Amino acid sequence: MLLEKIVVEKSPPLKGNVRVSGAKNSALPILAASLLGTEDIILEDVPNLKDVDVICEVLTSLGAKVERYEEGKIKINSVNIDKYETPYELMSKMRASFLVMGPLLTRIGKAKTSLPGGCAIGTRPIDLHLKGFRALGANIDVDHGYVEAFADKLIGDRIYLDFPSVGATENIMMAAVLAEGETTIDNAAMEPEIVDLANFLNKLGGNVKGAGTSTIRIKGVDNLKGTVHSVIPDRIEAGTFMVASAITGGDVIIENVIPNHIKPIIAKLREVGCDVYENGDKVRVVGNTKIKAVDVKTLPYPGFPTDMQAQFMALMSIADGTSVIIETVFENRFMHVDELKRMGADIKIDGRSAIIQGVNSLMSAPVKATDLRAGAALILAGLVADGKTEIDNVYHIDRGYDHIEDKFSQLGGKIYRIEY
Ligand SMILES: CC(=O)N[C@H]1[C@@H](OP(=O)(O)OP(=O)(O)OC[C@H]2O[C@@H](n3ccc(=O)[nH]c3=O)[C@H](O)[C@@H]2O)O[C@H](CO)[C@@H](O)[C@@H]1O
Ligand SMILES: C=C(OP(=O)(O)O)C(=O)O
Repeated sequence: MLLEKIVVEKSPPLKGNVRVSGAKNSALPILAASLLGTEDIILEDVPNLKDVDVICEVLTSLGAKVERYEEGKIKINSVNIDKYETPYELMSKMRASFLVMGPLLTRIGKAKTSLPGGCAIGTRPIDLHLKGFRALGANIDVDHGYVEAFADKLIGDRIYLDFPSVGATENIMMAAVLAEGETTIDNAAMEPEIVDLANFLNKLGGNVKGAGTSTIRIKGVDNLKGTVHSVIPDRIEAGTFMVASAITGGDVIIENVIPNHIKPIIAKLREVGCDVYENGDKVRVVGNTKIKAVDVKTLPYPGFPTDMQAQFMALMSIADGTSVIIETVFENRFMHVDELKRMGADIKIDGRSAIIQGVNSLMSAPVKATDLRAGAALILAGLVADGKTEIDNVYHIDRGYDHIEDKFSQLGGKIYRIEY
C-alpha cells in the first residue's frame, strides 16, 4: 500500500470563507449511542473522517445496520444487536471505540472490548469509566488486555468523577439512560459535545438533565426509539482555521460555528492582536503582521481546549516575545515540540510547561504528525515556513480533519497530498 504525505508550501495570507464540518468529538459518542435506539436513527452533518469510518465498522460488527447514503448523512438501525465484543483491530485504531461499552452494557447486559491503552498524548486510563459502571452495579473483569462488563440490570446511583473526563461522562450517561432509577454524575465534563449527546439521548426518549453543568441527572427509561439529529459544528476545526488566518496575517470568515463554544480561542486571538468579529454562526479573523506572545493554560471546558494547544504553539513560535503554554489535561501532549523545533522554532519543555521564544521565521523540514493536532500544527507552521514542508504520518490528520487540503486550498493555502 502506498503511503501519503501532505506537502505545505509557504502561502500568501489566507483569504475567503470556509465551512466547518460536524464535530468529530460529538459524532463519535452519538454514533456509539445509536446502539441504544430500537428504531431508525438519522444523523446529519457527520464529518467525513477516518474515525467515523472506524466507529461505523464497530457498529456494523455488533450487528447494527449502518448506511451512509449522502455526504454527511448516516442512517443507523440497532434493533438487531447480536454481538457484544468489539474486535481488537478496531479498538486499537481508535480509543473512542471504548464508548460502545456503556450503550452495550445497558442495552444487552454485557460488553467486551480490548483495553484502549495509551497513545502519543498520554497514558489515558479508563478507571473513571469503570468506576461509573461499577457504581451502576456492573461486574467488571479486566484480563488479558480485555475489559468485560456484565449486569442483569443497571441501577442508578450517585457518581463523583475525580476529574471531569469527557469520555467517562459520556459512557456513564449512556449506560444510565436505560438503568433503573436516577443517576447523578458530579464533577461531570461540561464540553459542548456532552450537551449534544444529552440532546440526542433525549430525542431518542431519554431523560437527561443538567448537561453543560457539572451535575448531570439521568432518570432511566425502559427503551429508546429513533430520531433525526444534526451534529454540532467542530469547534476545534473552527479554531484551527482561526489560527491559520492569524499565522498568515489573513482575513478568513469561518462559517458554521457556535461562537459561544470557542470563547477562549476568540479571547486568545484578540490578545495576540487579531481582530475577531462574531456574526451569527460566522466568525471573521483578521490577522496582524505582528503576533504578540501570550500565555496559555489548557483546561477542561470552558477553559482553553487541549485540542488547540499544538496549533496555538505553532502561532506562538513566530510571536514577538516569549510565551508559556501549560498543558494540564494530558501529561504528555508535547510531541509536536520536537517537530516544530525541526522547523526552526525555539521551544523548551519544563514538565507540563513549554516556553516558546518567538523567532522571526520558520523553515521547511521533513516532519511527522505525531498525533492529530500535532499534524494540524505542522500544517499551520508550514504555511509560513520558507520552502516546502513535507508532513508524514498523515493518517493522524485524516482521523479528525474533513477535506483538509481542499479547505485550505480554497483559502489560498498551498497544500497538497503526495503518495510514496
Ligand atoms: C473522542 C473525544 O471526545 N476525544 C476528546 C476527549 O478525550 P477523552 O474523553 O479521552 O478525554 P478525557 O476528558 O477522558 O481525559 C482527560 C484526562 O483525564 C484522564 N482520565 C480520563 C478517563 C479516566 O478514566 N481516567 C483518567 O485519568 C485522561 O488520562 C486525561 O489526562 O476529551 C479530551 C479532553 O478534552 C480531548 O482532548 C479529546 O479530543
Ligand atoms: C485527542 C483527540 O482525539 P481522541 O480522543 O479521539 O484521541 C483530538 O481530537 O485531538
